[in-house]
Amino acid sequence: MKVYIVYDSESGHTEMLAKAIAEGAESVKDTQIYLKHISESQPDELADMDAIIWGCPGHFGTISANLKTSIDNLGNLWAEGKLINKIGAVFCTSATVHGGIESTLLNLIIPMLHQGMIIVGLPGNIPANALYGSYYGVGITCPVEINPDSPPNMPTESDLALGKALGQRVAETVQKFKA
Ligand SMILES: Cc1cc2nc3c(=O)[nH]c(=O)nc-3n(C[C@H](O)[C@H](O)[C@H](O)COP(=O)(O)O)c2cc1C
Repeated sequence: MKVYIVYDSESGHTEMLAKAIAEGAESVKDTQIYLKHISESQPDELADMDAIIWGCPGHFGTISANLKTSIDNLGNLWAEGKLINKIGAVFCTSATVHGGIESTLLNLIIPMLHQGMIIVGLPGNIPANALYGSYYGVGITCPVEINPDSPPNMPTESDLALGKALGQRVAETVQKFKA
């Protein structure tokens, strides 16, 4: 099973979450992970995958431009139906709780649906998600540091647990889908 995780990240928050998702997916037997920063990703690589996971920082409440540009380069794959029935999931980070996490996740899901993909989110019965309610994927808030000399606020262990849960769920879904 091949799981392709592609992410945009300017200062490492989304990248850290991407790595946790990769770890979760990798915990499922026979899963190969392709973890790529958007600058290393080629559209044609997607056609060969079983699952595709997109992640980015929320920029003004929506998909960051780098990832959106790459999504907009998938017209040929759409025309040929190459991504139909692939499992899809999404994640993002933002600096604020109400600054567009849900809109960013939902905006990431829309092009997946156009491609005919099957979306996997996170249900509330996953312990890490019981209070969090990250049903659309994983969206993590890393607040801006009040003191510029403070160490950066990166995703916490419980944030990363949500990422691992999403990665694992995607890989397990592929496993069931292919059985
Ligand atoms: C151009 C720009 C727009 C942003 N817009 C938002 C926003 O609308 N809401 C928010 O909460 N954070 C916003 N942020 C903050 C980032 O989403 C946040 O710092 C994110 O965790 C950065 O992830 P990265 O380190 O992977 O790039 C914005 C940052 C930039 C650079």
